[in-house]
Amino acid sequence: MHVLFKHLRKAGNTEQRREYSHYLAQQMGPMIHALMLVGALAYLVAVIASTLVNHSSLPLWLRLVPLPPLLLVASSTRYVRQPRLLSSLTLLCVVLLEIGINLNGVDDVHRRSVVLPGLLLPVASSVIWLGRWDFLAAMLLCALGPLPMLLFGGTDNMQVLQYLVYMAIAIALSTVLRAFMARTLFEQFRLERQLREQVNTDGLTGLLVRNRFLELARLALGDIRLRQQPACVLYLDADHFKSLNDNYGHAAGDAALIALASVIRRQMRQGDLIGRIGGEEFAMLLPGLDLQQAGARAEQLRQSMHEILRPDGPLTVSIGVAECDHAGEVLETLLARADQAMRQAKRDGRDRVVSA
Ligand SMILES: Nc1nc2c(ncn2[C@@H]2O[C@H](COP(=O)(O)OP(=O)(O)OP(=O)(O)O)[C@@H](O)[C@H]2O)c(=O)[nH]1
Repeated sequence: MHVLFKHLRKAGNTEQRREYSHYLAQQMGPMIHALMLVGALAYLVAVIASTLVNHSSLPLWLRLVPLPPLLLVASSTRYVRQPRLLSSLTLLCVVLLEIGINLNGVDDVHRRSVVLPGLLLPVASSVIWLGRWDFLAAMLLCALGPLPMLLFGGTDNMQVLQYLVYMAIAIALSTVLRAFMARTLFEQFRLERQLREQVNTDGLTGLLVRNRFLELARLALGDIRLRQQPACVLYLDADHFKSLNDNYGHAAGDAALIALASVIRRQMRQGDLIGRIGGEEFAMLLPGLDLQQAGARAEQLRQSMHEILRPDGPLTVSIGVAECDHAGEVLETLLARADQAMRQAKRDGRDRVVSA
């Protein structure tokens, strides 16, 4: 059994757990909505059916009281994808259903059928609970919910005992169902995340691939513009890379690219974006830096590259720097200006930084 729960420990750091609970809310949201609606409709049908065969001391309108809030809450789950709110609404549905079970079962204790909806609830809802605590709270509600009806409805101890035994079985069953569902969903989440990372990350250098870099840089640039912050783009190209490949083989070229990426990564701050946008071409978005500050960072980067030793000497790079013009300049033109500056650095003799 502990294998079923192992995934919960594997859910990793807080960031990953948050991502996972949002993923669960997205995946389970439609099912929660459908189940809650079915629960509300089932309640209506059960009340009508029991009215036809039973004479309850409680008036019909009173037994129908939980229905409007139940329908309202069940309907609202269609639009909610925030994990905590979704869990709270789902728990509220269970509370309303338990109130309904008590209102309808109060006169029916001698026909054990009253116990049935109470037993159905934990099993039917077992797979929809997003977190461990939601599940525990729901099971507790399901177990304790019908007790007022049983304790104050004139049932004998034998019936209460029977109820407790069946409820324990129902909760054990739902625990297993939920564990299987949670394990399957966690595995799916892990695989999808891995796939997304593979698609977005360059296999050789571990940096962002071109399309992902452009996508994130566009978003970041919009944010930077809103905050009226400065920002610069660096366009970096390794020098004489073809001769490295031609003279020493592609493996030597690959090793140089890996080392180059690791130097860039070492010098980046949180919030900087780095992408491999061509074979030996890299782009960086540096939020918060003006042209002079970004030029200094580029110069530092250029010098650090000399630490990497190619078979024919130190690795050198040419870097172009361009500052974001806040008059609505799009990423493409900003990158094009940095690229032009980089080409100028090549023309000026390579191994240098040129600002646009
Ligand atoms: N080993 C290796 N080489 C790559 C990779 N991607 C691109 N290249 C090589 O990088 C080289 C780029 O050559 P060029 O564009 O002519 O530029 P260069 O020789 O660096 O000359 P300059 O940029 O003018 O200094 C080509 O030989 C590509 O095959 C890669 O992933 N691995």
